[in-house]
Amino acid sequence: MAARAWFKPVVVSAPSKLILHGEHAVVYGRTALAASLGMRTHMTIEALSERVQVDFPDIGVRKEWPLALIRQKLFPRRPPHLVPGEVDRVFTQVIHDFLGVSQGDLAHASLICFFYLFSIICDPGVGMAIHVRSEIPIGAGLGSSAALSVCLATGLLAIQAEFQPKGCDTSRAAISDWAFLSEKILHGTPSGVDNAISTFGGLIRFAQGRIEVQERLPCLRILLVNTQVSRRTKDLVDRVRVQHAAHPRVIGPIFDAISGVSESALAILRALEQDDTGAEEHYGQLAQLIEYNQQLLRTLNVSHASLDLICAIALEFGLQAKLTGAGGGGFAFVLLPPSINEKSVLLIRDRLEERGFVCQETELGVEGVVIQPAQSSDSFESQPISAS
Ligand SMILES: Nc1ncnc2c1ncn2[C@@H]1O[C@H](COP(=O)(O)OP(=O)(O)OP(=O)(O)O)[C@@H](O)[C@H]1O
Ligand SMILES: C[C@@](O)(CCO)CC(=O)[O-]
Ligand SMILES: [Mg+2]
Repeated sequence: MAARAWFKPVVVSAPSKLILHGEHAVVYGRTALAASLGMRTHMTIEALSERVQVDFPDIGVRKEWPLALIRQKLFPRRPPHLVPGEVDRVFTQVIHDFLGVSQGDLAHASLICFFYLFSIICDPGVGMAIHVRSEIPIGAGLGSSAALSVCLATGLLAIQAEFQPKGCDTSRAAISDWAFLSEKILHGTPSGVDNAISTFGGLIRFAQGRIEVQERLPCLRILLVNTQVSRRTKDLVDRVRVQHAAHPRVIGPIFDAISGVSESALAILRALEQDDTGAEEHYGQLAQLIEYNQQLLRTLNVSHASLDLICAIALEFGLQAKLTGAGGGGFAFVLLPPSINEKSVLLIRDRLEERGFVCQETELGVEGVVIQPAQSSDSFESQPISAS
């Protein structure tokens, strides 16, 4: 079948995420509570005659291939199933060979995700120039890989839907499933919480692949603290897996306790949202849960000296902090109760920044993935994405 030629430019953005509670335990089916964050990844895809050009400046990748070569080398080897499922490792090896890179090459992991999704979703292939730029720190626990995966899935599905309006599911549920496939290529065994929150936005309760979007989110104020220590999510997930395999009867109950923290925190957030008369007491309970969870994560050996120091500095101000995401460095967050005065916030920020950490406040519970009107095309209209 001949390759397709032209489509309207697609502009997509997807948010970062903050795991309030449940990281690691969620990989083993326990409950996580996650909110979307104000920093976003932006992607544009434009039609390009007979070529595929990929520009990922954040990781220093800019390359171009003839579409005919991709169709000849990759398309005959792609997995038969046209719905997202398990990663076909034979096909990822085919893509590695095509790109001439080794399996562990991190800079190329994003390219593998792109070609995997492109080969399956864009049938029978279309020339395109894809450009991705992110406000999200990469490899720091705020879901940069999920935002990339969600943008790729959304953009490629939107293009395919132009050619094949019936039979191409562009709902949020489908986007999250395709992005989950991409996350599996990057991580091995992700839980799916990161792609779910980046797709749906807001606040979600997530367990065993089930996404419960919470209709209302109380206005939580948190201080994000970047340790500036880089780490790879996959390595930390592997570290926990080794411990779980060695001591399932010890590590399993830690996962249960973390799950209990997520459920209790959600109950408190719901109570806060409905009635803020008992706000002080509720914030006290939320702070206690953050402390418990940080201790549990420390027991799982995913904290780091920098994260422990942030928690200690927060405690000097009577505040609680915990790591967020995979840990091992990356980000922590400090809960700022409504009773705190601005002078104390400035003081804690100064103390943290003196030690080399970078602090910021950003919005929580922002909109999930959006397809925006393309600036370069007058004819492109904003497209709503349905929930399921
Ligand atoms: N803007 C981007 N451009 C290209 N690739 C990206 C971009 N953002 C993320 N990636 C890919 O995601 C990888 C980082 O994923 P990783 O899961 O380790 O960190 P994270 O998603 O930032 O943190 P976490 O999963 O703990 O929330 C990078 O090595 C790169 O392959
Ligand atoms: C560490 C982890 O629980 C969260 C990473 O953001 C991994 C996952 O859920 O896939
Ligand atoms: Mg990630």
